[in-house]
Amino acid sequence: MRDRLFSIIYKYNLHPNRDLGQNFLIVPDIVERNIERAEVSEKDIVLEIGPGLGVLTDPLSKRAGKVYAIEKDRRIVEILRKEYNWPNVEIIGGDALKVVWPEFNKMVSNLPYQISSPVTFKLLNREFERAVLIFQLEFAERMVAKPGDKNYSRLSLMVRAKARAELVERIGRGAFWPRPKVDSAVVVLEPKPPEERIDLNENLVKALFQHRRSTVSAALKKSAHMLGLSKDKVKELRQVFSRVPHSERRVFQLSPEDVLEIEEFLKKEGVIESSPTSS
Ligand SMILES: C[S@@+](CC[C@H](N)C(=O)[O-])C[C@H]1O[C@@H](n2cnc3c(N)ncnc32)[C@H](O)[C@@H]1O
Repeated sequence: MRDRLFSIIYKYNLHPNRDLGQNFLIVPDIVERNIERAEVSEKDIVLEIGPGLGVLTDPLSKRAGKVYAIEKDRRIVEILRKEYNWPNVEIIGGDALKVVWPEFNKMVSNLPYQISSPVTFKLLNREFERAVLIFQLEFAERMVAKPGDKNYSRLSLMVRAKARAELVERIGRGAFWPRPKVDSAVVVLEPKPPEERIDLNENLVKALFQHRRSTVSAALKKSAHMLGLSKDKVKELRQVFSRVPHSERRVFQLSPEDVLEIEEFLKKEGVIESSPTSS
């Protein structure tokens, strides 16, 4: 795998593009472990975002029924098409945040870290069975943080509302070429059963977590403009914000169920309307 990677790099005189997060995995064991974790079999349709030079795509193609690989770098798309002859891989050239994702049931990727957040939110709004993803370590830690943890954030809450996330392995910088400036980690994501998933009002979650260390009532007062409320309206609603469920708790202590209670109260009081979900 390593030899193949470097022979392609020399052949095409490739200079990894840092802006596209091009840090290629060079440890075959990590690739194998992630494919095992995803329990990939020929029944699976796997989505990979950012195949790079194919270090993950190649073994995936040998196990999965079908692999869709979305790659933004046109030069890399060309190289992949020339160098590999995978019968069951469809390479989709384009930005993973813009192209329409195909149907898939598993996702396995070493993601470009600059799009980790939108990719995660997009994934959480899809039906899938299991995702095994490599993220920047701090991002992975935030994904799995529990209510009350010091790094519990909007991301932690939104992940917890829809899925079970587990950080299963930390990866040092030496596992990639070129060596990145940050450590990484593998996260396994499994959607919760539909009856346990919670759809939260995105604007409310954003408004609350704008002031994650404040109490709920203080955060609501400070971020009321994000809910489309004028200053006068906020003054009028002071009493309502004080009566809100969990009003004296800190925002970073709230579970998705707590936020849902707050949302339902605010709806009942006519402060917010529908429940826009994330894109
Ligand atoms: C961290 S590298 C991973 C490459 C390969 N999977 C590996 O592990 O060696 C990320 C890859 O994502 C591609 N990429 C960056 N931004 C992207 C985007 N918005 N959509 C699709 N691919 C993207 C990069 O060109 C690069 O090939």
